[in-house]
Amino acid sequence: MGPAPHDVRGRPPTDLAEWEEFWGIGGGREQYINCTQIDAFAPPMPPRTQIVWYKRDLRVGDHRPLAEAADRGPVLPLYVAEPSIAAGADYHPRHWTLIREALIELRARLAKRGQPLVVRCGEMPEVLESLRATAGPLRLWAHEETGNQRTHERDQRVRDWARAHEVPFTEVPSRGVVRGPHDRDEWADQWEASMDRPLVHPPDALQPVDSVAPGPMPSHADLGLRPSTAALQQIGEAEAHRTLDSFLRERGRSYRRAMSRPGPAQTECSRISVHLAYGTISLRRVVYELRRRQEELRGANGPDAAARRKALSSFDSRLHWHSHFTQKLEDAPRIENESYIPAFDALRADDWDPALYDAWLHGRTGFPMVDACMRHLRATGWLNFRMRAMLCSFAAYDCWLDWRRFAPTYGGLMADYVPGIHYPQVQMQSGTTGINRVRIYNPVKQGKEQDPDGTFIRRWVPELSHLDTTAYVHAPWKMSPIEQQAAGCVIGKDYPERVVDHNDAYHHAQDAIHELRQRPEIQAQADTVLERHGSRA
Ligand SMILES: Cc1cc2nc3c(=O)[nH]c(=O)nc-3n(C[C@H](O)[C@H](O)[C@H](O)COP(=O)(O)OP(=O)(O)OC[C@H]3O[C@@H](n4cnc5c(N)ncnc54)[C@H](O)[C@@H]3O)c2cc1C
Repeated sequence: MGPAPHDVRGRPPTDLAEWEEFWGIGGGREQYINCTQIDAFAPPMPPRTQIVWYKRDLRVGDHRPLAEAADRGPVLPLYVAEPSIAAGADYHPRHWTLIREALIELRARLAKRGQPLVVRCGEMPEVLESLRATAGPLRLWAHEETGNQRTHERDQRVRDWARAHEVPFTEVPSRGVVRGPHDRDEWADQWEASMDRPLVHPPDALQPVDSVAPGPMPSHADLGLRPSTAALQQIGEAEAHRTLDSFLRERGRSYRRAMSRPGPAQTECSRISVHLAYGTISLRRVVYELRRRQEELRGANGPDAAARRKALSSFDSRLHWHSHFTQKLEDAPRIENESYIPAFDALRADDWDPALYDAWLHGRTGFPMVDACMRHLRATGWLNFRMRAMLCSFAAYDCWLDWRRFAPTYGGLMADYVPGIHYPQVQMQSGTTGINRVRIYNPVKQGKEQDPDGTFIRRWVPELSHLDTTAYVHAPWKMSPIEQQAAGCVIGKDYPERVVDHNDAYHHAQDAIHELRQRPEIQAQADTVLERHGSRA
């Protein structure tokens, strides 16, 4: 048992007021405090109901707020389905399908420990207000969330409510993201340190709060959403562990080769993103399991072990990227709505073409690889990295659409939507960061390289499934009228004409962005972006 905590008085706090002062309550966001120190002796304070506010952390394992709460008194684990958040342009019915599935499992896991998950549909401060009436004095715990503007503002409202009602509220850092002022040069070391800290065991038992009913699980309609029809990945804590384990031990040997190909990537990539997005597994747990596997493979000989070591090293980098990108939005929430370099907002501001947007969004551009990828994303909620980048490039460069207008809907299609990854990535693939190489994907070249025999395209663009000549699958407009008739695929009738000329669009985009980036004032701003957000690797 460690030494008892002492405040400036040189003795342990003795009453509620002194404890709250010791905890730093009332001064805005609290610092996380090591509870084993506090528990070194019994605090003489009335028991509070410990609310664990679940957001994107739908698990019991490696969940510090849950463990801290369980150490202190009766626990009320809470999820609030908020119509105001679900009304956002980036919130898709598929997100609620997944969250709901994860909540059902979480409720059962918590019930086994003595207190089921309490679920409410409503707005967070009002739900807290009604719980205060039934559950008595409260203490609130949550993980820090780097969300979109809506969740950011909601979090602020909850902090204000907690302060106004003297409800202690502790937000615990998560995903290796650092909140508040910090030195970018030290970020990577801080990330390693946070991943290295021991995992948190789930509490064996929870002291229940009998006065509060668990409540029904809200439906899509309760949130103002239509049901989702997408064929989504399964989600839940058990499934997260199964997915990770099968990637580390069975799948994933060809990860590096297959990750760019939309077909093979479906099984060769880890597919852990949806679990990280909703926190059915913690990033720390993924890193922990990865390191264990790397250790096992360290001494192993043979080509299989060598290939796996390489694959896991690439996976390792991507787990860093998860936090690296999220950190950008954490440090500059404005980049959800504004280009890193604001002057880039003017580039496409007046050029929104609704017909081009519609063609892109529904996979009817006349470019088979673009259409196949978009249709696949719409149907399943998942796409590999390169093809997400290509779709974004097509919208931003070929269709010259303003990323600020398509990014929310595009994010909504992704089952694993994480604002902290999504917005920085969209800006990177739209050429508005000022620091990254402008990469304009050629959709035909991508098709030939990443789907050489056209299997993926034929699967997702059935209009082209009867074409015997693979070259035509990638560029059906090359068929003569007679060949089109013979193949039952007349361009402009059975399959769309190309909505843009890629070469013209490429030169237009290159010139416009190059002209802007050459300006000295833009270069000075780019230096600032690099200093603030750039990787030090
Ligand atoms: C325009 C665009 C938008 C994107 N939006 C999202 C998003 O909303 N949510 C999301 O999780 N990923 C997003 N990505 C990144 C990437 O496409 C997905 O993380 C990946 O395809 C998920 O599949 P996986 O888990 O099998 O990936 P793996 O290749 O197995 O990677 C493992 C994990 O590493 C992280 N990761 C991988 N690539 C990246 C990357 N480039 N940047 C940051 N983290 C990465 C993810 O957490 C991923 O789950 C986006 C990429 C682009 C180009």
